[in-house]
Amino acid sequence: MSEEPRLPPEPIPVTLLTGFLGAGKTTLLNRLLQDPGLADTAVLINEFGEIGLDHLLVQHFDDATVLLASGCLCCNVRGDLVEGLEQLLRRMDNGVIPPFRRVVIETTGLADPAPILHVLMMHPYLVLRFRLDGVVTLVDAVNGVGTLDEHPESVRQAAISDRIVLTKTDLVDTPEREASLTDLRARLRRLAPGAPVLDAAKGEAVPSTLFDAGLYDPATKIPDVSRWLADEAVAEAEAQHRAHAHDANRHDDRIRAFTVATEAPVSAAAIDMFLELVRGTHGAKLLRLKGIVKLVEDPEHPLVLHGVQHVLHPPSQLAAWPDEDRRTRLVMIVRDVEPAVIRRLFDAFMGLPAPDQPDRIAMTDNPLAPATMRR
Ligand SMILES: Nc1nc2c(ncn2[C@@H]2O[C@H](COP(=O)(O)OP(=O)(O)OP(=O)(O)O)[C@@H](O)[C@H]2O)c(=O)[nH]1
Repeated sequence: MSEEPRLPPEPIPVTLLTGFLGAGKTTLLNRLLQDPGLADTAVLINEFGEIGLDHLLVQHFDDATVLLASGCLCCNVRGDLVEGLEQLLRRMDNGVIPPFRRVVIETTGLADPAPILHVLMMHPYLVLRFRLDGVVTLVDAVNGVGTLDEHPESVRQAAISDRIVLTKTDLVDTPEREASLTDLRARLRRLAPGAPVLDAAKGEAVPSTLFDAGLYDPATKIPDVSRWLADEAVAEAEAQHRAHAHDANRHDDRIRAFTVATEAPVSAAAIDMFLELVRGTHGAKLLRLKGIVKLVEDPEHPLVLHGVQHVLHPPSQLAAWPDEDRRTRLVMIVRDVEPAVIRRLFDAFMGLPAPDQPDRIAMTDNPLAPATMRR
């Protein structure tokens, strides 16, 4: 009797819940966990400080909740997060807890989400069992403007988010607070033009709006590139940015979201070298990159790119183009980098002619180019 081949389990989506100290992460998490749709959710809570308290506030505390208590996730990230995720898998695989279909990681308010995302994108075993669904960033509607001004980490948290949730809008009850909230909304739109901004107090932050932020439309299981890339919203924000004066010392003004695109198919080598150069030169300044690429070698199966800082998710290919737009499109969020610099590089590598600019051959044949770039 032939046995059915055992398919590997579907990777479980992981959502990162971030936001500055006191933004309302635990409050929102508690509310979400009461939703019957999230009954099979496992939770990882990162506590900062010797004595963790947050977990005492999480009402749904059971074996499907793992506490990472040894410090800030972004500092002790590898050991703790990996151990926490493995613990959840062990408990599930051994039948200690029922199978869970989703994981939410609540970070401390001070965490830089990038190293956490790196684990989810790069760990050799965990990437087979988990996939990053999205980053949800909570922003306090009353204190948000001050926090963005004072704390660069809060700006980074907003910039790399897939969804932004405004909390405490119920406390916006004076003209000053209303004006501050209007300013805050405008700043968040500039920082993360592709991320919908939801109002928690109005009940907009429900599971169906917060989760399933990945490439695949959860209802149809078909990739929805325009929703995922949000390249149109980014291009619009970029045009608005150009139309206004900016202060290079303000945290938000140092962050730029922009798109590059081309109709013509690009070779795998050219896109590879372009990414290598951008990552090599701008590394940590490249906060996030998402993209879809039409390859010369295989134009019918677009390549999907997803990166956080210098770490690029192993690229995957789609079975087909999901809609009429078959251009190569990359969306990037950078800090302290002028988009024009990256755009020029992109044009050179994609063979898009520009007067007075070196082309790809000139760059890759150059003995002064980084070793990885030389042909
Ligand atoms: N009025 C109002 N208060 C809120 C709202 N969300 C959270 N709070 C309050 O804000 C305080 C901080 O909320 P938490 O949920 O503990 O915030 P947190 O982001 O988990 O905090 P840390 O773990 O310290 O970073 C608590 O007193 C909450 O009751 C909201 O939408 N409206």
